[in-house]
Amino acid sequence: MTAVLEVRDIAKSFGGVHAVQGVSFDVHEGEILGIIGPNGSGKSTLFNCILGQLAPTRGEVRIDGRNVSGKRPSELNRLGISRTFQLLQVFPQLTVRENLILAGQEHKGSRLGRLFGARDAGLGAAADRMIDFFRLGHLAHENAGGLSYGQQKLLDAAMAFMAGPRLVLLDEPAGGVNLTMLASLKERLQAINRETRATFVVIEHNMEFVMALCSRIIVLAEGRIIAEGEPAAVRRDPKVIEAYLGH
Ligand SMILES: Nc1ncnc2c1ncn2[C@@H]1O[C@H](COP(=O)(O)OP(=O)(O)OP(=O)(O)O)[C@@H](O)[C@H]1O
Repeated sequence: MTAVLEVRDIAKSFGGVHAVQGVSFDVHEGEILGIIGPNGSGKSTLFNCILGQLAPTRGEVRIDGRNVSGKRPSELNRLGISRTFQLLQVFPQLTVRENLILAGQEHKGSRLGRLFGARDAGLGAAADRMIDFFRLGHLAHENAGGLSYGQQKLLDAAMAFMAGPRLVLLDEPAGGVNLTMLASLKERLQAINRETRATFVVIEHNMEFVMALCSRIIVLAEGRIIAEGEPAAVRRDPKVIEAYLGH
């Protein structure tokens, strides 16, 4: 199996705080990998190192076998890497469809196009496909700010897929989403994963959601991997239970 993403011995310290202390793993094509761990275990720092938002203290990140360490987020975008953020990135005063088009332009790196370009910048068809896929049709022309929080999270996820990414990093997609929307979010993410064979890495606090969504889980504690495997095995692992209870 091809490794789409290879993380090799990534470490990141902030002064005396060793947030990530030598983490290595591979993610294979089409896989949905979950990264969990107690608060402060280094998940966000690791994500930001992978995504070029933070420079790691040491280590290497490879995409499709190519070393991308030190590349900026915009360059990673062009290599087919997309992300969602913990906090919503939707523009409340724009419609659902406009938000999707904007996200597509962002991924293409055309900020000028974003300001001066044609209204749909050739991305209307792609936006409509995403609207259908994420079942947002009845909301397509509503302002995003008028949507429920769960619907906005669905839109946020849909925006990450506008450029047909090969690798998507999702930062707490389920955060603050109610139970009904959670089921639909999980189902849609699994469907788009099957359909596009895109590879996902997900950071998530909601244990039920991450266990149901992912095929494999990595558990971080104090900046190190303490367990890795199928969700059911990870859930039973005494080291994992202790890391959460001891926190
Ligand atoms: N910019 C920074 N400067 C100093 N310390 C930082 C910085 N970012 C993170 N840290 C520290 O690094 C450690 C790991 O933080 P990180 O946010 O990566 O953990 P996390 O697992 O994502 O936590 P959470 O689940 O609460 O989001 C923590 O001790 C945190 O205080």
